[in-house]
Amino acid sequence: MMQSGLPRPTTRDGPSKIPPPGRPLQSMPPPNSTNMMPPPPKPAGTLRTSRSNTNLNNRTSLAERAGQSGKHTGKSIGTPAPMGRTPSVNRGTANGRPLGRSNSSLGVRPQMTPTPYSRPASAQGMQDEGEYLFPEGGGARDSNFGMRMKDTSDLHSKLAHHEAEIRELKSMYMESRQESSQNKDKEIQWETQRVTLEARIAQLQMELETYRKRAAELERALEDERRDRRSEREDAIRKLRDETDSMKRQHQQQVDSLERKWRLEMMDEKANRTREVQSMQNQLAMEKQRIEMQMEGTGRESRSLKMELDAKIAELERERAMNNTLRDKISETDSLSLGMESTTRALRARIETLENAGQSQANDYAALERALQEQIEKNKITEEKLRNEEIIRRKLHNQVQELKGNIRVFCRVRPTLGDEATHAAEIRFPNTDGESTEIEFVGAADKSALGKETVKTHPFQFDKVFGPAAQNEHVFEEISQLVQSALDGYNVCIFCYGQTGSGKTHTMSSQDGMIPRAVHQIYAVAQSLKEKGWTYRMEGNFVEVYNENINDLLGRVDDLDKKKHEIRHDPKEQKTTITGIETVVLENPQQVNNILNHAQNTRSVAATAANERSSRSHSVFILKLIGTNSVTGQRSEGTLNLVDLAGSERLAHSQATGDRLKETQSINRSLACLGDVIAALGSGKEGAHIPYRNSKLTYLLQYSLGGNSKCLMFVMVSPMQAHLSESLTSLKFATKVNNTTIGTAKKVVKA
Ligand SMILES: Nc1ncnc2c1ncn2[C@@H]1O[C@H](COP(=O)(O)OP(=O)(O)OP(=O)(O)O)[C@@H](O)[C@H]1O
Repeated sequence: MMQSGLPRPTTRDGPSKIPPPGRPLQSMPPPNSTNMMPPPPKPAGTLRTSRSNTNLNNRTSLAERAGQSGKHTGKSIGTPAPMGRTPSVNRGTANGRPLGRSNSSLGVRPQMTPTPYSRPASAQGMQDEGEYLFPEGGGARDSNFGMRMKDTSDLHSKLAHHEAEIRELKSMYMESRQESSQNKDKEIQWETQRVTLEARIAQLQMELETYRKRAAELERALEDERRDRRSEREDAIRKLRDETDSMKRQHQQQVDSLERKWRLEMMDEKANRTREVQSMQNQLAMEKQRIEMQMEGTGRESRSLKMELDAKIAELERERAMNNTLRDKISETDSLSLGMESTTRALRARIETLENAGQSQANDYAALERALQEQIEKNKITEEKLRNEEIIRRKLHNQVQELKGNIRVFCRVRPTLGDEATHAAEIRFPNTDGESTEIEFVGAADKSALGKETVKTHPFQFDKVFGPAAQNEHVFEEISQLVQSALDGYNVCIFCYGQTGSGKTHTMSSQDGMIPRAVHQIYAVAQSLKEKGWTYRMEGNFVEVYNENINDLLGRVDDLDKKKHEIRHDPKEQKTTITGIETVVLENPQQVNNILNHAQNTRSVAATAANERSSRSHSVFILKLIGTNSVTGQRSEGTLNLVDLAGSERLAHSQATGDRLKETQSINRSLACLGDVIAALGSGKEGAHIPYRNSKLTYLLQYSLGGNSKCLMFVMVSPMQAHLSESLTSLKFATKVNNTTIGTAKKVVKA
């Protein structure tokens, strides 16, 4: 049978005070006043058995252990002694069955092995921190803190011991239950003990709970305290750091000031040393100078003595040389005087010769001067002759022009362009061997009633006929005589007449047309006439006549068809002016290209898609040539008019309507007026009315058409079969003009 014992309350004055004999006591925390429990009521008759005594002894031993351990409070914390004997639930059975109920049925924790209790790490840490922050201890706060620490550790040790006691009681209880099963009689007693024990356990658990709460409170307080300590410590560290920094700064300042001071001292020292060295150098230099001067004085003395000696020697030498020279000179002078006498004689002879030559040269000069005067006289006569010849040339030139007719007509057939060749009309040039003056258009074949086929030809004759191969260069050769007439002071008019596309603009104002070529020739001739005393001023105008209005092609584009220009005639001076137009003084022949480009640009801006402006208006390039002769005082004013007429399509053929019809009517009217004027001029009647006023064009050209002018008309012909009808009309008109003889032209020359 196993020993078992009943637990007893751990009161000081209870039976638990009696220690069991021969049983070692283990450390137990002493019960304090709070966990004092009244002794449980003693169950009657149950404690008399030896086993009961043993149990009682065991209990006493437990109480004593608790009392002993109380003496070691705070020293055995964390190492609670193991229980003296671990009660086993399997130790004994009354009737082969396990004794008592299971632990769980009693509400006791099933863990039977006591767990060693350790003080919380936080409590240990606080102690360490306290030692670190307050190594010397002391102060009311520190003592409070220590007390609290002590209380905490006491509580923890008490808790540990209570837990151990509870575990032991539970174990004893279990043993008791086992034993009670063996003894039914003891059951009541055991039951009573059990109740008592359970009450005790409950009480102890309550105490335990109270301790736990207290321990938690204390831990919280400790945690607060630790936080406060930490912040104090951080403050202290910060303060220490600030102090250290400030000390460092002070130290640095001291170091800096010491360094500055040391540097200044060093600099002073260095300056003193430099001064000393300088003064020593000066002394040295002075000493050196003094020694050098002494040496120099000595050297100078010896040098002057040597120089004196040398001078004496040189003087001696010189005197010796002089004696020799004098001796030589005396002999030389003797021979020279002999030579001079002979030279004087020769010179006298030469002077006589030169005097004779000068006389003959003077005679020559006089003869030359006479010859020069004779030559100048001859030159004057020659120049006079030249001028007279120039006058004669002009007269002859004019007579030639008059003989040729003051109005001449040239015909020009343009070449076929691109694929036009296949649709060309048949044109013949019968007399190409000599002067080409004839042209023949072959018409369509006609069948007579008898079936005979006849081909009608249309022959024409003009002053000159240019075939398709003729270039502008060849054409200009023929008209350059008229340009010369303009320079000689005549009014000249060159027209280009023909249907649209027949080559009028190509002939007149293309890059190598009549206008640029005429200007170049005028410049060249004016240049050559300079030696005959003539200087020329050239003024250019470029206008168009469109719908019987005058437009300035050298003016602003915006003014076209808006600005009104009037034609003014001065009958006395036989001069024509147009109001409000630009006049360009041509300084060089290149300027003419600018004029042509400007006019071309103005006309293309004014053109519309349906209306090619250049075809629908007459353009007139007017070049005034004012010449003065500085020798003879003569003055001449000629005007060269280069006129590109509008297309001469017949109204019916053009099928024009609206504005185009108006344009065409206007063009035809003005061309008809031109024909009328030429016809009237050709009638030869003195004082006959010439209808210049009937159109703007004829009115503008009044002084260039008529007795005082020379006129050339180009009739331009298209080579196309389709244009045959128009071509014939143009050629017929030109023939009429060609048959007209205008009276003798008079040049405008004023004395
Ligand atoms: N002799 C020629 N050699 C080569 N091409 C020519 C010749 N004559 C005229 N042409 C060409 O024929 C075309 C028509 O000529 P141009 O414009 O001079 O005719 P136009 O009679 O002035 O016409 P418009 O009345 O419309 O102004 C142009 O392309 C031009 O270069």
